[in-house]
Amino acid sequence: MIKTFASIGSLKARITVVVVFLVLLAAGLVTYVSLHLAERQMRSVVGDQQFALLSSAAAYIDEDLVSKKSLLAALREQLVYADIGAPSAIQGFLEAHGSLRDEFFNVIALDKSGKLIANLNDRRAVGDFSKRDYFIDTVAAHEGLVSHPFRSTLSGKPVVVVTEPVYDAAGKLLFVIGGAIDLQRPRFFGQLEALKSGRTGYLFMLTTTGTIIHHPDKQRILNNVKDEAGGVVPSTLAAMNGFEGTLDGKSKRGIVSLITYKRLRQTDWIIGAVYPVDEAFAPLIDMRKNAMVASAAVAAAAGLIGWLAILRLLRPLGALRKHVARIAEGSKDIDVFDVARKDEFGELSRAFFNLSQQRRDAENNLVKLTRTDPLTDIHNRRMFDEIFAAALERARRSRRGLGLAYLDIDRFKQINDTYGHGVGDQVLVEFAKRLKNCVRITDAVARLAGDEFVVIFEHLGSHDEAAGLATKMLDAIRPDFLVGGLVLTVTSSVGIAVDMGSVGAVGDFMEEADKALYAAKEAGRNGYSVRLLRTPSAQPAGVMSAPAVADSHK
Ligand SMILES: Nc1nc2c(ncn2[C@@H]2O[C@H](COP(=O)(O)OP(=O)(O)OP(=O)(O)O)[C@@H](O)[C@H]2O)c(=O)[nH]1
Repeated sequence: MIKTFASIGSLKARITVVVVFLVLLAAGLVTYVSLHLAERQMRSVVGDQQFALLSSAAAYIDEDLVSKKSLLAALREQLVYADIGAPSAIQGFLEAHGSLRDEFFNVIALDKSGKLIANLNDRRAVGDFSKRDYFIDTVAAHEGLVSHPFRSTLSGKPVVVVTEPVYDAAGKLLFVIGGAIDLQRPRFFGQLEALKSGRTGYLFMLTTTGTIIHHPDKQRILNNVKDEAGGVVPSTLAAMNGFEGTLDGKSKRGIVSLITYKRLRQTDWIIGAVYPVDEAFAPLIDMRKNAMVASAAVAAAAGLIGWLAILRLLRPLGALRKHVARIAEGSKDIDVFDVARKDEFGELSRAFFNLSQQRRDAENNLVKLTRTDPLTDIHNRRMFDEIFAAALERARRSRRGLGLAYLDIDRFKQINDTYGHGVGDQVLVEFAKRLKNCVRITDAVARLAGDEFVVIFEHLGSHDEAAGLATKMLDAIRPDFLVGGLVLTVTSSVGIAVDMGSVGAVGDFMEEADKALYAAKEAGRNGYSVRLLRTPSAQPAGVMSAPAVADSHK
């Protein structure tokens, strides 16, 4: 199945197709134009050559007719000189000059009334030729002529007759001598046949009125082209109207040919040459075939070279594609883009780099958004869940103590109600900040909701450390809060759940920390309470540590 251009998937293949097409087009165009010019030039050269040939053929026939006329004139001189006038004497004279047959098919003599008085070929023949045009014209013109072609009544052959009138000293017509030329006799046109061009080219002759005098198809001799089936071909019509030279045309048999015409000087005859175009331009046709093969070869070579060049030129594109794929699958960083390149691939790499960076920033922002509390910029509940699960796992493996502090600002609602929600927000921000600053960088601080915060303490050496941590946090909160131009005293209650055996679940921790916080609140707020999930000596979860509520900072 032939692929459409758009369905060719690869850019390389498309560019190669374009290159092949363009080279083919260019080679085809150059070939066409040069061959067209060559053909025009060749046409004019061949035309000139044909015309020159015909001119020499015409000159040959003219010369031949002149020599025939001269021969008859010489005959006349001899007849007059010898004073031969009696028919039998003329017959004898003709028969004595048998070499006349070299020039004429037959020689006759007609008396002044047109009656046959001598006949070289047949002395017994009789006939009246007074109505023959050539006799009437010769008598009228008082000089010899070349007749129109006609069929001889004596021989039945197509002939033309060359005449010569014979006068006595007083200028009285004695008789007319006529030399007949057999139009089918090869000798007269034999020389012409040698001049034909190409294998099937040929020469022909006709009168200006259209009577065929010579043609390779002997059947057509004496036919008038106007009467033939199909009528006169346009080029012949032009020649009959006076054209001399070469024309493109079709022969009677429909063969496209170069047809050249030339008029004779001695008669109103036209000599023509037909040169079939196929034969005239055979070298050019061969050249055209060779040029087509050469064009195809050049296009194929250009396609191959183009393909290799494209492969090389587009190599950075392949690298770029691989980089994008690897970055997408996460095995490479966006630094692999070659942003220093100066070409279009460099531009593309820079564009990809910027795009990837934007995407990475957007992803980071999204991740941050999903994991960070937007108000205080510390971890949110979701992040806390992840961090705490991981911390629990680590504690389990290392069998180190783990603590979860649950903090709730005391009477925060009052702050909101008294100073407004905006001030409340600022208190939350300041609270988170202080909390974060007072614990280790490895201790995770998160806001669960409202005024509830948690802190995860890893690697606790003993449950006693919990009280110290709670005190540290309460100490950090104690100084006045300077928010919205106000000086506020903010306190917090802290509940801490500690597991030194590290076997508690997330829910256990939350529950115990919540209970501890509740206890701290119950004890009057601004204090802390610690609950152990499990003591080092495997104390059961939920057992209250001592002191159950510590408000040592009060
Ligand atoms: N400004 C502000 N207030 C919030 C936010 N989220 C929750 N709150 C308010 O925080 C208050 C929390 O009050 P509670 O913890 O229930 O009670 P409390 O007033 O702190 O009293 P105790 O906890 O018993 O000491 C509620 O009034 C909430 O509307 C917040 O993002 N910003």
